[in-house]
Amino acid sequence: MSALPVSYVAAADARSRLAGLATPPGALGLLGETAVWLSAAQGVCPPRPVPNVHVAVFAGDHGVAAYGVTPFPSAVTGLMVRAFVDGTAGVAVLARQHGAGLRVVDVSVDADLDGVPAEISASKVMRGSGAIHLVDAMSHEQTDAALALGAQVADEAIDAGADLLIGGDMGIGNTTPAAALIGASLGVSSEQVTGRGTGVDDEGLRVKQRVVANALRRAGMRVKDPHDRLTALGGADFAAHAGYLMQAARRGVPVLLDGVISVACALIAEEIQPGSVAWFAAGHRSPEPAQSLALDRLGLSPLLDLGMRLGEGSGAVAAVPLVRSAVTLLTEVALLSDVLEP
Ligand SMILES: O=C(O)c1ccc[n+]([C@@H]2O[C@H](COP(=O)([O-])O)[C@@H](O)[C@H]2O)c1
Ligand SMILES: Cc1cc2nc[nH]c2cc1C
Repeated sequence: MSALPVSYVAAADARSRLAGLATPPGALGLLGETAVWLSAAQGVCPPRPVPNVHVAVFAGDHGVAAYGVTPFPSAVTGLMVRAFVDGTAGVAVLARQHGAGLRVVDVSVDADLDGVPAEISASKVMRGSGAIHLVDAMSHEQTDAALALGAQVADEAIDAGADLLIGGDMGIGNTTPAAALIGASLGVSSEQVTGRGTGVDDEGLRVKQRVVANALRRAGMRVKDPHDRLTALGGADFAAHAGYLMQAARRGVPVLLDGVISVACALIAEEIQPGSVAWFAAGHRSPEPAQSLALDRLGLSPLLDLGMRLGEGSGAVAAVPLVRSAVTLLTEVALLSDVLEP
């Protein structure tokens, strides 16, 4: 399967309309570029509004969390799943404000999620993924099952009418596999890709850098293949997230990327399925250094840079009003020719 091509005709129309607006050239900055991107994705200029935004949060635990890479215990992952369901987690609040649909998927949470609707865990791939500096995150079969689960989640959202998808993440410890995946994808060192995540102190950062370095060393040359990389260094939640992104690109639905986990998955998606990145825009910049490195590699500029490091898809949801402004601007701003010769 491959990514659908975006419409270069619609992109060219949008670029020419943007250049003809009653604004100085380039004055709309990234808002203008976002309108061109959406035109290319939708195959129409000006782009249609995006009323039906859908967020899927892929939740999973990571064995590495027990090795000093995060200040929080893995039990928080399952507790936060409840907060997504209750509508009180950060992304749930933002999604409600902006009229986005929200779904949480238990891909690989350690805990039994008593008291949450059974469908959230119905397709669970595994309990927590392996501690990546010691063992593979999962088996190839689990990677395949998770990729398929993510594709199914995208299909269900698209079949229900979603016109813009967002992938979110919840998983204590998951900034460690995200850093390892991006380090392996880009061939850069653990020092360059490792950040503080939820807020490790200096000693925690050193531990985390060592864990990422050991994971990269352990996986060795296998990381050259993106599927093997997910299996060795990622986790079932990452594979599901990557499968979701790839399916969006196959179905031709645009995606707003979030923080370091989402962008790590986007790198993998583009490698497994070249052309996917044309369907992606970057919602925000995370303070995690790996996210900026990965965005550079993908050629994406983030809409927001607020220092947000919540994950959950929250940075992307915060950028939804800007995507909507981009549509409205390219649709409603007058053409300079009409202003000069009324
Ligand atoms: O999105 C990001 O860039 C981001 C940066 C730092 C932390 N997070 C969130 O915090 C959790 C992982 O942080 P940590 O320190 O446990 O690896 C996970 O649930 C993420 O959603 C997310
Ligand atoms: C409370 C909490 C909420 C989160 N949301 C995403 N990652 C998180 C990590 C913690 C610790």
